[in-house]
Amino acid sequence: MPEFPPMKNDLLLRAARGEKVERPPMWVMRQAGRYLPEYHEAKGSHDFFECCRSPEIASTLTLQPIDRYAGLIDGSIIFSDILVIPQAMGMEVIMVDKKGPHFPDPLMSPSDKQYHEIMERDVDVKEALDYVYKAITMTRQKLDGRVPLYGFCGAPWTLLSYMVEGGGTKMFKQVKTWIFKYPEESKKLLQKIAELCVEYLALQVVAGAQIIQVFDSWAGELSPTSFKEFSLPYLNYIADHLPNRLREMGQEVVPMTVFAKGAWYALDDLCDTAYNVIGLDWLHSPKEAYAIAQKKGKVVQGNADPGVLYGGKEAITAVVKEMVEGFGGGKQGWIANLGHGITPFVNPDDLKFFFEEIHRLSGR
Ligand SMILES: Cc1c2[nH]c(c1CCC(=O)O)Cc1[nH]c(c(CCC(=O)O)c1C)Cc1[nH]c(c(CCC(=O)O)c1C)Cc1[nH]c(c(C)c1CCC(=O)O)C2
Repeated sequence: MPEFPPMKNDLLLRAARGEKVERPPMWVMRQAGRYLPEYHEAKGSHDFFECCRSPEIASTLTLQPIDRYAGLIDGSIIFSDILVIPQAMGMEVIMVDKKGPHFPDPLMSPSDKQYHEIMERDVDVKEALDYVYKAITMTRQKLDGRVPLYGFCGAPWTLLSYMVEGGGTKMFKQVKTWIFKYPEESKKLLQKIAELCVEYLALQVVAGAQIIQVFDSWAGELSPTSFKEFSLPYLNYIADHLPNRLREMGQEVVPMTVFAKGAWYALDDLCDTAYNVIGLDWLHSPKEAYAIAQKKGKVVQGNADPGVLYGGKEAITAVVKEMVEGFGGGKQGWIANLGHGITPFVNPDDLKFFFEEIHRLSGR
C-alpha cells in the first residue's frame, strides 16, 4: 500500500465525519474543467478519455484548481469520469466535443446478445481501471497533504441510463422503457453495476482516495416511487457494502457522500442511509434541508445554483448568505459547494469571490 505525506489541512474530512469545525470546508463539483484557461492549455489536443487514462495529465488537471485557489479550497476530486465503469464493462464510450459522451453501440434491449454478454462477463475493475488508481496515487503524492482527495463513481441508476440511452437525453425514452417494461432485467443489471461500484470505490481508497462520492446525476428523472425501486436500493447496496469491503482489505473506512440530483423528495430516505454526507442541489432550501439532516445526524454538502456564478458579486453574496445562515452558521454539518458542477464560461475570479464570501460570512 502506498505511503502518503501527512495532512496539512483535513478540515473537509473532519466536517464529513460530523465533527465541529472552525469554518466550513469548501470545494466545487467539476472544479477541474472547461471554465479554467489552464485546463484547455494542459488538455491541448488530447482526447478527454486519453486525459483520464494518463495519470500524469489527470493529476495535473486535478491540481489546477488546488493551485489557483490555494488557501481557499479544502478538497480535490480526481479527474476522471463516471463512464469509466461502462467502459470497464466492455462498452465503447467516446466524448464528442461540445456534445458530451456518446455510446456508438448502446444496450438495446434485454433480449439482445449484448445484455447477456454483459451480465455474464466477469468484469475485473482492478485491471480495467488500473489507470484511475495510478492517477489517484500520483495525485495524492503531488497534493502533499494540502487537501484531501475524493474518489467517485456514478450511481447504478445514472450509469444504466447512459448505457441504454447511449448518451445525454431529454426524453429518457430508452431507460424508461427498460425499467417499466423489463423491471427484473433492469434490476439484475443495476445490481451488477452496484457490485462493480463497491469494488471500484474500495480500490480507489486503497490507491489513496480519502473520501468518496456517488453521483446520481439523473435521480430527478424518477418519481418518488420509482426512485425507491430503481435507485435507492442500489445506492444503499454501495453504502452498506463498501465499509466491509474496506475492512476486508485492511483499509480504514472513509466518509461516504451521495449526491442524488433532483431527488429532493428523497431527502428523508437518503438521510436514513449509511452515507455520512448528503449532497444537495439548489432545489433545496438550505434551512429546511439542514433541519432534516441534523435530526438524522447527517452532514450536507451544497448547494448554490451554479448559475449564480454568472450573476456577479451581489448575487453571489446573497446566495452565500442564505447558505451560511441556513446551514447553521457553518461550524458543523456543512460542506460548502455548488448544487451541481460548475459550468463552462464562468469567470474563475467569480468562483474565487464565492469562496472568499463563504470565508467572510461564516466568520473568518
Ligand atoms: C453525469 C456525469 C458525467 N461525468 C460525471 C458526472 C457526474 C457529475 C455531474 O452530474 O455533472 C463526473 C465527473 N466528470 C468529470 C469529473 C472531474 C472531477 C471534477 O469534478 O473536477 C467528475 C466528477 C470531468 C469531466 N467530464 C466531462 C468534462 C468536459 C470534457 C471536455 O469537454 O473537456 C469534464 C471536465 C464530460 C462529461 N462527462 C459526463 C458528461 C455528461 C459530460 C459532458 C457534459 C459537459 O461537458 O459538462 C458524464
